[in-house]
Amino acid sequence: MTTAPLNPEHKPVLVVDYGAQYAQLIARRVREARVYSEIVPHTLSTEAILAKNPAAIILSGGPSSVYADGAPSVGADLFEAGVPVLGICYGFQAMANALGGTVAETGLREYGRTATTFEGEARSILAGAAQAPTVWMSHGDAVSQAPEGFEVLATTAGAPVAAFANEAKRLYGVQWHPEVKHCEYGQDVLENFLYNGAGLKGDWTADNIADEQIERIRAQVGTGKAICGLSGGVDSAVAAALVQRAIGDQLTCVFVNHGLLREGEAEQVEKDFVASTGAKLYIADERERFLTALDGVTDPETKRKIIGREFIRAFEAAEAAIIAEAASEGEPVKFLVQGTLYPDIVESGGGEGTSNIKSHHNVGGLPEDLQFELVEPLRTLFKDEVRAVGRELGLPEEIVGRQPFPGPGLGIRIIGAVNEERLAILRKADAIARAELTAAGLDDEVWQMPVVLLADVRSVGVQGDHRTYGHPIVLRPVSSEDAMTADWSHLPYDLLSKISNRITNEVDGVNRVVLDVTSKPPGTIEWE
Ligand SMILES: Nc1ncnc2c1ncn2[C@@H]1O[C@H](COP(=O)(O)OP(=O)(O)OP(=O)(O)O)[C@@H](O)[C@H]1O
Ligand SMILES: O=c1[nH]c(=O)c2[nH+]cn([C@@H]3O[C@H](COP(=O)(O)O)[C@@H](O)[C@H]3O)c2[nH]1
Ligand SMILES: NC(=O)CC[C@H](N)C(=O)O
Ligand SMILES: [Mg+2]
Repeated sequence: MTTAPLNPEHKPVLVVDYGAQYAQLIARRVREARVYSEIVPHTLSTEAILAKNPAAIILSGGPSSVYADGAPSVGADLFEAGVPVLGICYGFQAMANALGGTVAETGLREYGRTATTFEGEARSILAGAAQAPTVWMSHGDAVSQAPEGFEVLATTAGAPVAAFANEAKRLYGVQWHPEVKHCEYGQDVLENFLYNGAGLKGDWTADNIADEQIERIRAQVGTGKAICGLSGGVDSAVAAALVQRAIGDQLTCVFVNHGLLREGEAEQVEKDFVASTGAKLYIADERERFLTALDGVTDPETKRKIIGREFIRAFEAAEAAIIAEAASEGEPVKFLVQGTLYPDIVESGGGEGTSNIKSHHNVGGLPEDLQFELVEPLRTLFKDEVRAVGRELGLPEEIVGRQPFPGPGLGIRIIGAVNEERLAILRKADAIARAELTAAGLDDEVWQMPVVLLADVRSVGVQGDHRTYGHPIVLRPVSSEDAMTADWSHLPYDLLSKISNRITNEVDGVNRVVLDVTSKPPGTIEWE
């Protein structure tokens, strides 16, 4: 991550990540308060943090103990810069420690729901709470003495100082986790901090995100030509709509048929997208390119890198064809628009200090010799925010409400090498599963339902008195808010039976259907 602001029109509220499970959640809650927020790693120096010109800073929780060797610390100078700060859990302890308070291992660990007691009236970040809230805790250490100049606002059985404030310096902290939904009065604590403590206005909304992005795209692209990778999914549809508003027919959309698509997908993109936006669409048939490059490859990261690279090669070929067709009036295309979202960047290890979970084809999978300048108007947003922007732009519900489908497509849903025969099996099984989900009226209940072919696994079956030795299909229905965390969807048993029956009856080569009952974490949504 660079130190340049991602979104210069709004000074960010920076969430400094101390390795918390919930750093993403803090940023989301701040955005729900209509205040722009970004996450930065704790390895950034105070100077680098301040160089981002933050409107306020939130220090996240984390697994360390402040007094352990090598524990991440926060420089006392951060609290002298006049920027309002809220410490949460570890961030609260680190703040107390840096400012001369005392942090101790009390031996009184508190996990989950915990009762608080006010010290006097509810004040400061707790102002407006009619009674002391039941909060959500997850800690073993506690602040036993607040730093000089700080008032104690609340206590709990295991935290002699559970919340504190220094109003004059606009410094605040809570031992609990106001960002989790189970925490009573949690969003209010965050909003008290943002609106009253830091004096911010909640003016970061879907319509001004759209207006600002349109302005920024105009400034970046000028009179240049751009192509947009269009997949039929939500993100690229919204990105394309924004860019089209900004630069009109300087934009040509390119849909790549990489042979890893689901049944009927190519036709649907053409129909839906062009109908709803009227944008120019170029369809590139690149099935052979991708399948040749993927021949015999089984390692998931290698597949992802190959797909990322071949996408770019396909866009280059499309560019040449578009120039030849004079759609760009002979001028080379300098810009590539992608519907990259914040979670794509985080999962690809794009944040300093975040580990690479998987290389999303459009981020970690990009080749080094990329010729295009990227235009990614959604790169600071989460999916639900993108949907809000799409609705604001007037895109139809069939597009903005659509379930996500990953760019690498069925290529990362065949566990094992990818080839035509396996793709045909998976496509058929997937079409049945999707049709039955739709027929049951449950499309809106699930976030998405990957259907996965375990191509290198076989098991014995009996069909029509014959022994079979076929492949298993895995159903992976999940519910999620933003794909960062997910739970498996508890689909009705009769629907699961129907899907299983139909797949084993209708798809040659498959004799078993299994259900994935893993949340994320520990499993990711896709199997590769
Ligand atoms: N078949 C494709 N042709 C052209 N571009 C693609 C294709 N598949 C993916 N992309 C590009 O990669 C980006 C990331 O893909 P991703 O699947 O995350 O987003 P999406 O397809 O737009 O939305 P969704 O998450 O709803 O599927 C897309 O926004 C698009 O720019
Ligand atoms: O465009 C994409 N390119 C990719 O390389 C990619 N990998 C995962 N996904 C989608 O991202 C969400 C989170 O998926 P995971 O839990 O598997 O990481 C889910 O919605 C996945 O379908 C991708 N989308
Ligand atoms: N969730 C947290 O931030 C925990 C902070 C610290 N590790 C503790 O146990 O108290
Ligand atoms: Mg997609």
